[in-house]
Amino acid sequence: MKPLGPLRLGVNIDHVATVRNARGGDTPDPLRAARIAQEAGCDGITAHLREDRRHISDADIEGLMEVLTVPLNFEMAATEEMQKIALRHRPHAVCIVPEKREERTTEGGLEVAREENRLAHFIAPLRDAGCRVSIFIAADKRQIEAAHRIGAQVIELHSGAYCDAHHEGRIEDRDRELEALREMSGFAHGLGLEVHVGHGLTYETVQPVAAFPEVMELNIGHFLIGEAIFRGLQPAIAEMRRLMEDARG
Ligand SMILES: CC(=O)[C@@H](O)[C@H](O)COP(=O)(O)O
Ligand SMILES: NCC(=O)COP(=O)(O)O
Repeated sequence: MKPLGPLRLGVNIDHVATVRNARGGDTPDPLRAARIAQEAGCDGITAHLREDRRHISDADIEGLMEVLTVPLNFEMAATEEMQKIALRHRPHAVCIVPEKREERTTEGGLEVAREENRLAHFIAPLRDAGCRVSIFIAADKRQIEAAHRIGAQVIELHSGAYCDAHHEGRIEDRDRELEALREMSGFAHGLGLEVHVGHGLTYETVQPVAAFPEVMELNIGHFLIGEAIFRGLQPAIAEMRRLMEDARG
């Protein structure tokens, strides 16, 4: 099967804000990172406004809405507070993610099947406001079917387990996780969902996922921001792009 279309790269700038917040000042500025990512040719910016504001702030989201020329993918928990913020800004896309105060990073996918009714009501106004609604889930048939039933247009498959297994040298686990991502991308596309993948992707792990024909977008942040320390943000993004395009064929 040929790729369904060009593969988009969304650059997640959360961890520029993590570094800024370590000192409580204004630098490094996530908006500046977003501008550089745009100049480097990214297709979108992703930012996760966590309930505890550990990285991205409300002011960052406001600033991004003002300065961005590419679409903003606004990651948020399914809370009333976040829904109000999203409805005020009406970003291009909202991605509903699970959130735990005590986690270091987003640990798994949203349990859509467990709270289908609430989530269907939660996303309806966001869709009505013109946002594309994406649900961040594990590569699991039950969750994908539930995301489809509640009216999401997009799913983003959590690639963290695949990437962790790769970087920890657990080859069998890595291959199993990759196969699940591949199979579930096809399954979700068959239901009419647009498929994105994200979390933990690096230069070493991006290509097998980029090669899946149904995957339309990758969202990558932590690794790119780290790599930018050594080679600069623009070259770090350009290299990721090159790897994605090579894998796409
Ligand atoms: C949902 C997700 O994967 C992103 O938000 C990303 O991982 C950066 O945010 P955290 O590291 O705070 O989860
Ligand atoms: N939704 C995943 C994302 O935006 C980026 O995740 P990461 O590359 O920072 O792990």
